Amino acid sequence: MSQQIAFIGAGNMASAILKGLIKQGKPAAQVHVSDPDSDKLAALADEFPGLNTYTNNAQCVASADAVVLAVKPQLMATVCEPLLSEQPELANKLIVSVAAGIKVARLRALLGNAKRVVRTMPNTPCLIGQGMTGLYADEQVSDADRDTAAALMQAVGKTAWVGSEAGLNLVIAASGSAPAYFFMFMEAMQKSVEAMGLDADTARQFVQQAAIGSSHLAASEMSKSFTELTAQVTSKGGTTAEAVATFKEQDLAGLVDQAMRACVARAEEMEQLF
Ligand SMILES: NC(=O)C1=CN([C@@H]2O[C@H](COP(=O)(O)OP(=O)(O)OC[C@H]3O[C@@H](n4cnc5c(N)ncnc54)[C@H](O)[C@@H]3O)[C@@H](O)[C@H]2O)C=CC1
Ligand SMILES: O=C(O)[C@@H]1CCC=N1
Repeated sequence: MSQQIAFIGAGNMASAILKGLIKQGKPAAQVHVSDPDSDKLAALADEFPGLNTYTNNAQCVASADAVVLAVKPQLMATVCEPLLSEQPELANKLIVSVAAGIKVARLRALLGNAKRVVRTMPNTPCLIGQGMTGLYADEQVSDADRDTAAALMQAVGKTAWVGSEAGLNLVIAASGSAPAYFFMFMEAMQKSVEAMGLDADTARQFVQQAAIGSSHLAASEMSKSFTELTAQVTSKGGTTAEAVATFKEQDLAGLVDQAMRACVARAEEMEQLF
C-alpha cells in the first residue's frame, strides 16, 4: 500500500491504526494526521519521525488518497462541512469512518455525495494489535477500495465484513463496546476477592490472567461452544457450580442481553441525531 493516508483526529482509534500501519512497515512520511491538540501531534511525531502532522484538517487531507475519519460522532458534521468546502476533492477520495452511529448515507451527504465510503467499527484492543474490526460498504464501493480499507484495519488486528449496515450496530454491541463489559466484569471480580481478603495487586494479576487464559483457550478450541467450555470448568458438586448457579439465578444472560440491546438502541439513536 503506497497510498498517502490521512487521519482526521489523533485520538485513541486513529493513533492505534496509524501506529499499526507504521509498525507494519508503512513509511511515516506517507501518513498524515490532524488534531487541534498539538501535544498529541507532538507525541506522535516524536514516536514516528517523518510523520506529517497538522492542526488544520484541510491541509492534512490535501495529498491523501484515503482519509480516515476518527473524530467523535457528535463532531462529524462540524468537521466534515468546512473540510469539504476547503477541499472539494475530498468527495473523490476513499473515506474510511470509524465513527459509531453515522450511516454511509449521512457521511455521503456531509462529503459532497462521496461514493467511496467505508464504515468500520474497531475496538480498543487495536491499541496493541489485537483488535477486531467490522467493516461495511455498499455496492457503490469498489473491490479495490474495500481491500484498502480492510488492509488499513488489518494493521491493528482481525477484520470481518458485515453484509448490512444494521449489522454494524450489532458489531458495536458485540465488539466495539465489548472491552468495557469485560473490564467491568474483571473489576467486579477483583473487588470481590479484595473484599474477601486478597491484596489488590494479587487480585488483579489472577483475574487478568484468568481472562487472558480463558480467551486464548476459547480461541484455540473453536469447535467447543462457550457452554461446553463452561462445563469443562464446572465439577459436579464443586465450587464453579455454585458460582454458575448464582449467575443463573440472577439472570446474568438477561442482564447482558439488556445491556447489548441498550448499546444497539443508542447506536440507532445516534444515527438519527448526528
Ligand atoms: N474508543 C473506542 O473504543 C472506539 C471508538 N470508535 C469511534 O472512534 C471515533 C474516535 O473515538 P476515540 O478515538 O475513542 O476518541 P478520542 O477522543 O480519543 O479521539 C478523537 C480525537 O479527535 C480530535 N478532534 C476534536 N476535534 C477535532 C477536529 N475539529 N478536527 C480534528 N480532530 C479533532 C480530538 O482532539 C481527539 O484527539 C469515534 O467516532 C468513536 O465512535 C470506534 C470504535 C471503538
Ligand atoms: O462508546 C462509543 O460510542 C464508542 C463506539 C464503540 C466504543 N466506543
